[in-house]
Amino acid sequence: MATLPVIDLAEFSDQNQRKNMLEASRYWGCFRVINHSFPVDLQSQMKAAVTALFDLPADIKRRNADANLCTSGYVVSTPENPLYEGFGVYDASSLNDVDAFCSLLDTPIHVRETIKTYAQKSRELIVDIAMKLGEMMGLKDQNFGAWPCHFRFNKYNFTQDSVGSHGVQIHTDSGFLTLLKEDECVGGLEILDPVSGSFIEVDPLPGSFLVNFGDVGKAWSNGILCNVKHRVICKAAIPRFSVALFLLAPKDDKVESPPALIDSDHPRMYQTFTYDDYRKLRFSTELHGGEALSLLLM
Ligand SMILES: O=C(O)CCC(=O)C(=O)O
Ligand SMILES: [Fe+2]
Repeated sequence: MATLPVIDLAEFSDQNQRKNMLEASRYWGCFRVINHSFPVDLQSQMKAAVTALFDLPADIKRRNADANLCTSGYVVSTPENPLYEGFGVYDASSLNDVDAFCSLLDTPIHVRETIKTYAQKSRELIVDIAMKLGEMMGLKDQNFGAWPCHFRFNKYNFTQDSVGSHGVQIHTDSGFLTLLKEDECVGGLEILDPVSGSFIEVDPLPGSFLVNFGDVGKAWSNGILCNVKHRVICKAAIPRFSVALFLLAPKDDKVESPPALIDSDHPRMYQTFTYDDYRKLRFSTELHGGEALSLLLM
């Protein structure tokens, strides 16, 4: 069975690591990173912080209201994803926004500090990975640091009866790039092999992060990067937690391939669109697996 490439960021000057990252981004739309700069302790502290948030009474959790389609605040099980529960924070690149989220939920000071530090460090890591990719694609001056981020904490209320059911349905992420911290104790994430058309299980690797591209990644790169389809399946009767940071789209919200990625052999594939409009399109068409992009082809 095919396995997901693992990229060693400490060895990134090595040509093989660079080549593997670009190839994985094109083929899978996904790879794992190890030996990154993210503090290991912070990963376990964050799991404890997120667990504490989900343990709050329902009326407090609902204070994380859904401000708009982009942020999707607190979500409790839906008919499509009955085992799922999640919090959303927008814009995670603003410490004020993260602070406001914590204030709404009356989080204790140590939980607040963990969430803020995690937001900051994971944003640094996702921007660093985006810059590395940009450089490999010949776009050294692209400033991903200004792009807004959405932060999401996921809980899957898995029970014995739910083994084999979906924790979250097949989807692509709508933004550019996602940094995912899976539950290190409970597997269940599966990604689509675009050539064989079958899903492969992605087992957690302690200390690592999963990185994947979404629909903006595919459109912005003029079809070079793959927007990976993925899902979560319940494998065991243990609650599963994950934390995702989504680097969404350019600061002005306009998604358009840079001229350097367009030539006569690779004509522009997609109309220019705004991320906000694209989210609305995905929502109204209920096309959550990247299919909505085909409505924007030139
Ligand atoms: O929980 C996971 O492992 C995946 C979460 C996910 O796909 C998402 O938040 O978009
Ligand atoms: Fe996802």
